[in-house]
Amino acid sequence: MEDEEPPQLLDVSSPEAGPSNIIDEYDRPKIPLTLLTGYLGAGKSTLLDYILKEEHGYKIAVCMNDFGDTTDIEAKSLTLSNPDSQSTSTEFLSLPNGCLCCSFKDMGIAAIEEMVANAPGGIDWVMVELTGVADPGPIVRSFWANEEMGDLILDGVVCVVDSRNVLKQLAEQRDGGEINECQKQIACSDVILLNKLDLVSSNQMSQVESTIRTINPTLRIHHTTHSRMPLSDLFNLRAFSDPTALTATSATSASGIPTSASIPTPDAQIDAHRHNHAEGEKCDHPSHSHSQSQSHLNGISTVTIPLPPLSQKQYFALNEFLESVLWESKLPDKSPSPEILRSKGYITLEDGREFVLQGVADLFELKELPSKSITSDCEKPQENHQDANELQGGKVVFIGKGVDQLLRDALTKYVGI
Ligand SMILES: Nc1nc2c(ncn2[C@@H]2O[C@H](COP(=O)(O)OP(=O)(O)OP(=O)(O)O)[C@@H](O)[C@H]2O)c(=O)[nH]1
Repeated sequence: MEDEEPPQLLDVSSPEAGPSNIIDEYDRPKIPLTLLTGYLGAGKSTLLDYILKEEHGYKIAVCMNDFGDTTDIEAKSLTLSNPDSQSTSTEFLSLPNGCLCCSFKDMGIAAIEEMVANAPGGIDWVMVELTGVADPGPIVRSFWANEEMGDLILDGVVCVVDSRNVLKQLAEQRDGGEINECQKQIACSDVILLNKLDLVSSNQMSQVESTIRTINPTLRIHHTTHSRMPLSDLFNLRAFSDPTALTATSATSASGIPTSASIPTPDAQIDAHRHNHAEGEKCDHPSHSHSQSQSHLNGISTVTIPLPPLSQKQYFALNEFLESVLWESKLPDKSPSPEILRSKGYITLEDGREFVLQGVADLFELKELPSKSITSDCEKPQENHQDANELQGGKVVFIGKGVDQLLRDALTKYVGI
């Protein structure tokens, strides 16, 4: 203890501030990684270009990754490079703000780790851009599953959408009624940029936003033009370890001004669906556009299940329920379960313990939080404290195909709440 030096206060504008912040945030010397997804032409490269040119104090490695797709991404990646350089895809490029970028075709996780380890001067952050047609689910899953072994830690999944075209893209049909890539990208993400704000009216934007929230009510939303947003909202998401990510409902405009007041919270949305009226009775309540969206979206939907503090026995039952639904694709009564793309949850126990549920497809984790972590974590930004205060009791959110009341009923029955 005596050997320990007091922490140094760093000027956040100094280039040294980045790495220290990251280690503080994660309490271990791992390098955070952001996965960047979004449909073709949405503005992903525009975002990377902005990140690479902006002053932020992080040395960033950018990987343009096609993970098996044959799309030629190299030419595009060069738009991010130093304009004086004719470097080819596997070279590091030093940019004026200290960023490094590179492009590998079919780069696996091991290759990214090797690149990070060998980067001259070290790397503070890795951003991996996925191709526009990629389903991010399996990739998110592999990075997350690799976390215990490797040097990288998945910070979160950021999705950019083209607000002008996203409704059309979401409605695209796939053989056999499969969920399309655009839907999967939105379902799997933690932060979304509703980009190309300059090309849509405010009415169109509201429609886009409510549809997106129908698919994934846990998203943090930003309205952007040319993918410009406060970069601090892109880093340190801790989406796979922070329970407050679950209640994130705030949104910012391109100017960075929060607009959450105008946006229904996920619970408010779900509650809106619960209001009763006789069968067949006509109702103009906006919540009923949900059922229309569902059919447009091939049945992709979401359900939020509030949870009271659980007994130990109920907690085990919840674990068994998740194993059955996520591993075996069956409800506990052995009837088929809906296909679940993403699950998140915050669970409290009667004895005061708290757990976070994270799930991507069949992979899930219930992680116990250090006691009092929510109220005593001074490192978190102010808005997260606010979110934490809103966490009264637990909840589980499932996003997937055909996720509905049946799943909610099955869970509450099996867990006994
Ligand atoms: N009007 C307008 N154009 C934009 C905006 N953001 C990006 N663009 C343009 O949209 C086009 C596509 O942007 P990119 O950043 O290449 O999109 P991407 O997601 O990387 O595209 P893919 O590589 O095909 O997946 C480019 O011409 C951008 O300049 C915006 O907010 N408004």
